[in-house]
Amino acid sequence: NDTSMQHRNLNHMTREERFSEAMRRTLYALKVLLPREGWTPVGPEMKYLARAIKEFTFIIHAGVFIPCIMSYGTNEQIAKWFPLAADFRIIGTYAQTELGHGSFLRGLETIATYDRANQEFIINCPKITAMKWWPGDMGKSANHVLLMAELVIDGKKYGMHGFMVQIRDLTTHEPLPGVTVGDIGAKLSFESVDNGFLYLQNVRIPRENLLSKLSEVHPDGTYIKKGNQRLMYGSMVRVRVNLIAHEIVMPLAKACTIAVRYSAVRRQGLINPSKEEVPVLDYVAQQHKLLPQVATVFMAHFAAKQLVKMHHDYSLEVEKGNTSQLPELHALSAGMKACLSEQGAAGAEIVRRACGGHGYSCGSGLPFIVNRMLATCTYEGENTVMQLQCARYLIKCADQAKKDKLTGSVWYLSDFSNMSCTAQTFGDLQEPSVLVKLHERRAKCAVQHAGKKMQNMVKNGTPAHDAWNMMATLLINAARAHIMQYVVGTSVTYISELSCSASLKKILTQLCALYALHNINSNCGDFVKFGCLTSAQCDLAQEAEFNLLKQLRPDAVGIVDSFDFTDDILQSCLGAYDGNVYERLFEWAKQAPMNKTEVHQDSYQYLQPYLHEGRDVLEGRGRNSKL
Ligand SMILES: CCCCCCCCCC/C=C\CCCCC/C=C/C(=O)SCCNC(=O)CCNC(=O)[C@H](O)C(C)(C)COP(=O)(O)OP(=O)(O)OC[C@H]1O[C@@H](n2cnc3c(N)ncnc32)[C@H](O)[C@@H]1OP(=O)(O)O
Ligand SMILES: Cc1cc2nc3c(=O)[nH]c(=O)nc-3n(C[C@H](O)[C@H](O)[C@H](O)COP(=O)(O)OP(=O)(O)OC[C@H]3O[C@@H](n4cnc5c(N)ncnc54)[C@H](O)[C@@H]3O)c2cc1C
Repeated sequence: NDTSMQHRNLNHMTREERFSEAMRRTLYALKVLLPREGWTPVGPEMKYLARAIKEFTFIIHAGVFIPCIMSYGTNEQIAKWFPLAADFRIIGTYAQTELGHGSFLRGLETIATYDRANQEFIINCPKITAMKWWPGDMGKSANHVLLMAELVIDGKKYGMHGFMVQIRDLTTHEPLPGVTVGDIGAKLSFESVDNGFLYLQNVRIPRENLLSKLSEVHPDGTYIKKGNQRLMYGSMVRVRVNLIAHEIVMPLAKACTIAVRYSAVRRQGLINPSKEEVPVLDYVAQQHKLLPQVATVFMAHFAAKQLVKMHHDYSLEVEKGNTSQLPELHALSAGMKACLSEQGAAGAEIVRRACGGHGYSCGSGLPFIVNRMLATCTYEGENTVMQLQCARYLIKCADQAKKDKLTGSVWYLSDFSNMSCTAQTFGDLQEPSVLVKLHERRAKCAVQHAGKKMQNMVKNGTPAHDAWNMMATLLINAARAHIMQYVVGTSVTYISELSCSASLKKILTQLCALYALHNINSNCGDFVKFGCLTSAQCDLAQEAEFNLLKQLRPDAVGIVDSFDFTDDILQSCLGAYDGNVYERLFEWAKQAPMNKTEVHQDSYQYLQPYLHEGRDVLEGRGRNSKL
């Protein structure tokens, strides 16, 4: 109810207005509304803030820069920089991606050369492709960057390391000497975020600014490794784990709230010619578009909770020096981020499109969500690259499964029990245990299929790297199958262990079955090809899905209401709680800047001569028509 927090209509603001309004609101929220003692920008409060603010600033500062200080800094460095960053007395970003490289980190070109005489690092972007490009909050907000650069000592390269680099004056906010920095311009979304470019030329930083938890450089230039260097990639794992809930589950939940509420209000056409127009939500085709996406919200939420727990447990182990869980966590987080962002972004577009013309209006609030979700398929690890990382781990595990009993998320690769499906009715296929087994079998077969294909190619003389490249599509499919079995399996377990009312558990079980069946029906080729289902059972799977749509239809609005988004955060004429769609759309349109005058003078000057000629002809004074 704090008017300082309420959103003005973002669509009727310029990009620069949105940039400064997001900063005002974010700082207001952090500085005024949150208890100052003890909170951190990566604490539990964030998920509540994220429900209250439509456009944040400082997501990278809070979601990446600060976690990196914790992950890569020594205790002294954390003690120095964390308090400043947590209180926004320094604003940072994570500067890794360059104009020429984003996915292939070993190709990054920014160099940090150690100057022994002065005990400093000299930072340089040797050519234009080395310029840092994309980091959020970097263009105009950040005064520090956590710069990922190639460490060079006496001409020898030591790989990518993290350096704290100040880029703007803390008094004037002007760029420091050797720093060229700015905004990269208009993007598909994130209008309020100043993704930036950063060109560094002979910028000197103290030796102490190398984040030295994992490695350090002594004053004489001696390089010391301290622990598993793979942890240098640890911040990306953490962000991939965190972003699922924040950037995939929550936006999809908002989109589903808007689309389901609108579909319950929008009447269009007849089902029974003798009856009145129906709410479009009564069309099974509409239910088939919307309800599986509602189910995805829940299943992705449950699976993300499990992944967050796994990351938390892993972090505790790393503190004890045990990094054995890292390979599985990397594979799972990379695969989950890629597959759920793919599903989520596609799902948001499906539900947007299900709202017809008004879904194409920014007044629906849906284009804002769809465009932002598209970014999740690219940032924090481009999806294809992440799926291949996941597949790399699966292929290794499949080989290991031939001799060892596997555990963890890949246990099913060493399950050689009979996994044939005996379902005779569509009810059998709504059973959670049957759905889990089907997904495990499909995933196991997909991984083995890709591995076998590559082995045969290598046996026939194809170099392993070429076999990998040629089978990439099968490997990506295997990664998707693995993640789907993980999401279905963890969701079934989570729901079964949930202490809640029987009626709620029934709905959640139905949603889980809908998610699994929608996935089966969308990929039935795999399920038949790998012998998981017969053609007749595929028909039953479709029947099972349609039956669940019918069962869930009466609760559809109640289910999305349970996401509990306020009208202010939805900013949607279609999804407002009162359902007054048409009055809201009309009011919203009238507020458009285009309508601040009845005649748009700038354009009228071009139209005027033609209009006056038309007037004269129609009033009998004008010359004959030119036609
Ligand atoms: C105040 C307001 C508050 C607002 C609210 C805050 C909310 C916060 C919550 C939301 C959080 C964030 C919001 C979204 C923000 C995101 C913004 C975007 C940021 C970015 O995009 S940062 C840049 C991201 N870039 C990447 O991800 C690059 C991807 N590329 C790579 O990771 C690597 O290049 C690679 C893995 C593709 C290849 O690396 P390479 O060294 O060549 O490795 P390989 O040869 O493939 O493999 C070598 C072995 O290393 C293993 N490996 C690889 N990566 C990892 C890893 N990350 N962890 C562990 N192990 C890894 C790999 O498996 C190989 O192992 P093996 O040899 O097989 O044993
Ligand atoms: C909104 C947004 C915010 C961002 N924020 C940040 C940030 O804060 N900090 C930061 O450092 N970066 C940030 N990034 C950059 C982001 O991390 C990179 O864009 C991302 O890692 C992809 O790298 P790239 O752009 O170089 O694409 P590329 O890697 O060049 O990918 C281009 C194409 O090549 C394909 N490809 C690449 N490698 C392979 C491979 N090995 N096998 C098969 N196909 C391959 C990809 O699948 C893709 O189709 C942001 C990007 C966006 C869009």
